[in-house]
Amino acid sequence: MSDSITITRIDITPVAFKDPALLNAVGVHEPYALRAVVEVSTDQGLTGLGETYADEGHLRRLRAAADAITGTDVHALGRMRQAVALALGEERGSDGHGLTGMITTSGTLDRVFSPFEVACLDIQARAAGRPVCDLLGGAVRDRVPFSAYLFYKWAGHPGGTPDDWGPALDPEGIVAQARRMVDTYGFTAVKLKGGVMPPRQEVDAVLALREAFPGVPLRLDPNAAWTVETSLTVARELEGVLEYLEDPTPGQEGMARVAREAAMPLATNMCVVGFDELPAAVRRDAVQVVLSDHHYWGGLQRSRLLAGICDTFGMGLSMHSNSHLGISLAAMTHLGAATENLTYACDTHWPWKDPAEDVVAPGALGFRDGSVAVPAGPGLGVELDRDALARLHEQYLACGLRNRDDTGYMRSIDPAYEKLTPRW
Ligand SMILES: O=C([O-])C(=O)C[C@H](O)[C@@H](O)C(=O)[O-]
Ligand SMILES: [Mg+2]
Repeated sequence: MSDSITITRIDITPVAFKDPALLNAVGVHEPYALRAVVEVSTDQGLTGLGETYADEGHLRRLRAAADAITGTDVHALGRMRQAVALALGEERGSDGHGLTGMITTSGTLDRVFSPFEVACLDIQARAAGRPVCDLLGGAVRDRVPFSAYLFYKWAGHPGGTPDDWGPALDPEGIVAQARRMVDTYGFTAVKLKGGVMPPRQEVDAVLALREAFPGVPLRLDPNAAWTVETSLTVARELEGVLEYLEDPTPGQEGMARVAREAAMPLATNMCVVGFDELPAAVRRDAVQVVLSDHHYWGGLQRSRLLAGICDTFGMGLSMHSNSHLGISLAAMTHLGAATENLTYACDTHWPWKDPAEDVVAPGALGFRDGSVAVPAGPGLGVELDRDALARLHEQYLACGLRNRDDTGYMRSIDPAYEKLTPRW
């Protein structure tokens, strides 16, 4: 029987990193993306890392959870989750990323618990001298494929210097962006974030991608910006072109209506974002692919549970992302490696990050042929770069942003902007 490994201290550090002016259905990304780095220290000298959202309410809940689990053995994840639930009570809270669905009490618990679970698995795996994926059943693949994640975007933030990606506001711009992503990272699947331009223009952009990248799986995600009727029109126009259509319309009822007639599978990270939403989705056949995301499905182990449920009910499984740093990429890669039915290339915002800005030492994570090799070291396989953490924390303090607010930022630029779901 091995000794216990007791949590003695938890540090939660909010950081900010530069983010281009990426457009989506609710506005535009602000000049900085916010994340929180969770570092769990133990009496054995082992430390573990987690990464999560950094909106103010979430930070407050993270700190309450950290207090509740300090003193616990890192192996006692079930008890830890109970302690976090008790500390949060009935509190509900959005993570502020703005595009996922209903926020329930259990959803809040899953979002808050996740980075601690990841950090504790990092410690458990380090203690065992094994990679985290070995605690999740073991790798079934050595490399995890990711997809290019294209955005309509402005040349730069208003009043700022243009970034080196240039603008992407029409099919030519989108194809050029895809070309750079594919050439740089070797991606073998391509997703376009839609819900920004009128649907006809987004269909044209996808058709231009199809012509430029024959045979490459394509996805379009308008984040519920369309009515059922518009969704069906787009689905007809893109029949045989998309591998899946992601969240065309709001709500499970609307998705089910689209799913009955659309030729391609429908995917979601909006109308099924927690376990309590799965039974109705299955009954209605509202979605054929669920995008997992360990940041809000309660960590890596509960994401494996989601994978099992998808498998049982014949649903596909893909992976969602938000703007993220290297700790998250490492965790996503371990999960992707250990999840047999994660057969779609995972989303990642990685290419949108300045490569010089990360909290992990460079080297452990690299893209080749659109995929990331499972980090070899024990645990997550990434090490915290303390200087970089301090720099990005300073940037957080200086940037003034405390919550993600794509709509508010858009309104500061275009006061007439309205958030409409659906818009078309
Ligand atoms: O698949 C999705 O819905 C996302 O990736 C949500 C994100 O918030 C994305 O829209 C973004 O970063 O603007
Ligand atoms: Mg989505």
